[in-house]
Amino acid sequence: MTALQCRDVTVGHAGVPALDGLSLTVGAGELLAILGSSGSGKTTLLHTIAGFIPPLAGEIWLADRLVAGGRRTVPPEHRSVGVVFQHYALWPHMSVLDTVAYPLRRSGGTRGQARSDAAELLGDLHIEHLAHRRPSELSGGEQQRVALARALARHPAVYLFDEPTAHLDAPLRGVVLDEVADQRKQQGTAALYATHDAAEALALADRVAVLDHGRLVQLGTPTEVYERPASLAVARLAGPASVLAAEPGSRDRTPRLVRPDWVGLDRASLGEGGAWEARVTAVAFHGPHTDYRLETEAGELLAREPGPARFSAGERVRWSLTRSWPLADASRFPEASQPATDVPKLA
Ligand SMILES: Nc1ncnc2c1ncn2[C@@H]1O[C@H](COP(=O)(O)OP(=O)(O)OP(=O)(O)O)[C@@H](O)[C@H]1O
Repeated sequence: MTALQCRDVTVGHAGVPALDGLSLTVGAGELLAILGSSGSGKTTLLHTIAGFIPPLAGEIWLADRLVAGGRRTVPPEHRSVGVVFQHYALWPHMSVLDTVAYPLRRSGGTRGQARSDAAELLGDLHIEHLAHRRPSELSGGEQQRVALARALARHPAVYLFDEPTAHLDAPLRGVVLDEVADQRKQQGTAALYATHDAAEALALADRVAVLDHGRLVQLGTPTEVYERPASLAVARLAGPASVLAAEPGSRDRTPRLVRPDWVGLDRASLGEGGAWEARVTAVAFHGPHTDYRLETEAGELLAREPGPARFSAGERVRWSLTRSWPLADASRFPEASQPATDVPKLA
């Protein structure tokens, strides 16, 4: 059973294409993450599915109902979608409790029941204390959680989330992500979840659709997208990436993607372990793990180990690879050998 289908959807903003012949399907109960950098078309896609933007071409189906395409355009309020967008669009005159109770009442609940269910949802999202405030009295993150509660209260056929954790700090992010996961488990509702945060997409999604300049460039499970990206651009979007000119010791000259967790490190002084030598050029301790920048003969490499730092900058280490992945298109980008990382270079 299919919850949502986009068939060859093309959308333009003032004549400039923002989505280009995009096709994808979301199964019943599936969470599909839309991963893409800023401007890749994530919001445009969600707005088109919600009915705020008409497609120039193509069709959108919600379950077995055509909602956009041909001559048909079903208005947003008649599409069974629950939206949580970056701009939360809360009703300024309504209290938080009434905002969340409203969709519950519209779906047939009594006033008392709707308010009590709404209060429970607010509790789940840790905002019960805000029940009687209006949107103008809330922070950005609080407004975002109210918008999420309102969408969850609608019990729609499909959720559309556009970076719903963008204004939240790490612990609140966890609360919101847990709530999204719980609600979906209970209701079995399909969801599209747009984000530029690879970690979030990989952790939450059943499958990940990667957008680049309005085109779908890869669709796969989180593991496929992380371990076997279709291009250098996808490799970089899906997580920390180093690109070696070639795998050391191999005749194959295809550039290789190396994720930091694919690198094993040993002390050079022990003269054993890893196959090749490198120099540590920078170290960044992140709490649960430590990242190292390495200068190797095949290029710069990022390595990650659990726990505190075992090596210091300047030290020589031996390293080995548990795996690597060929990235043929990386040879066209000389800058690919610079790992995208938050481990600062030393002067
Ligand atoms: N109202 C608009 N008018 C003109 N161009 C627009 C409009 N909205 C978006 N665009 C353009 O369409 C493209 C896709 O934008 P979109 O907002 O869908 O990207 P996004 O992936 O959601 O980005 P972000 O992560 O920054 O929100 C961009 O090039 C953007 O500049």
